[in-house]
Amino acid sequence: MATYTALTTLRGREPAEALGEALEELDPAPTGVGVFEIEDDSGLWEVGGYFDAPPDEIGLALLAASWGAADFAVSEVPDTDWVDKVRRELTPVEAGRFFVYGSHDADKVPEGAEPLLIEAAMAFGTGHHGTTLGCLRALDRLATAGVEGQRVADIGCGTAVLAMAAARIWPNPVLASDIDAVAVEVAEANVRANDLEGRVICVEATGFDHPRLAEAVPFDLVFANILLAPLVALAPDMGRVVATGGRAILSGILTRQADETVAAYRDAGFEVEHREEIGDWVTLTLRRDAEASS
Ligand SMILES: C[S@@+](CC[C@H](N)C(=O)[O-])C[C@H]1O[C@@H](n2cnc3c(N)ncnc32)[C@H](O)[C@@H]1O
Repeated sequence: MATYTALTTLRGREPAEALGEALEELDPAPTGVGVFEIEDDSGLWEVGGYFDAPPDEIGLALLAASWGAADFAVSEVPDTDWVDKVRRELTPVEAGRFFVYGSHDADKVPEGAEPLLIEAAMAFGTGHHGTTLGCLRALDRLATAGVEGQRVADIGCGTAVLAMAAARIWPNPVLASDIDAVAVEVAEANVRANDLEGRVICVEATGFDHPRLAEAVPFDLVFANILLAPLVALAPDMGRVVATGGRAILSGILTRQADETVAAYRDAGFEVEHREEIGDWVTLTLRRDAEASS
């Protein structure tokens, strides 16, 4: 089925939003409306609609005239498989020894790299975001330092990229959990695609609240690339489940939030071993050397 777009520009946010609302009243109605500021200090806004059928061009012209907007430019968007397009445009990511790639780049895996096949899907974790990249590099750094055979949990696993990376280098099964059922499905599909069945076990859970995680305590290494609030909420549990001498690799933290995170984890017995900033994001490797203070 073809898609049509109708786009115009006009000055000022309020008229732009009013025109967007008026677009919704057209027959046929748009399937979606967008209102965006044009970032060139011109004060112009772009207003547009997507349509499943040719839009009513007379109605569009009348709307444009009554809001003092330029005439709408209508065009037909060629049929595109958007999921396939996004997949093909996703370039591979190198993070230390790990090479994260989509199946369209299978021929590019460098010799000696640890391959992680991740298709773009409805879960976070293709390796492109600074937080995932930071966690992969932190894991690579530990392995390079000679850390071996860790018992690992990945809390907020998304695609399971971090859990699979750990399973590529250490022999123990890795537990991966996510609060989101769709992410768990995507994670399980990735585990199969990477031939890691039985090596990465995915469960739907909030934090450590799952029998599979509870019975596996203590962990030598826990990944948690989630945001500041859930990370801080998780700190007391981390102090309980991470073995003395074990580590937590935390990300999803903006650099200005690092101090608050470190303070919460210090109370749970952790000290900072390493930190890396990538863009606005910081990844912390924390080591638990003490019993929690409370
Ligand atoms: C930023 S993504 C990280 C995905 C992947 N681990 C990575 O590093 O790319 C965060 C994931 O954590 C999940 N999440 C958020 N809060 C959580 C919690 N309290 N317990 C478990 N999962 C959580 C989200 O559903 C999301 O899939």
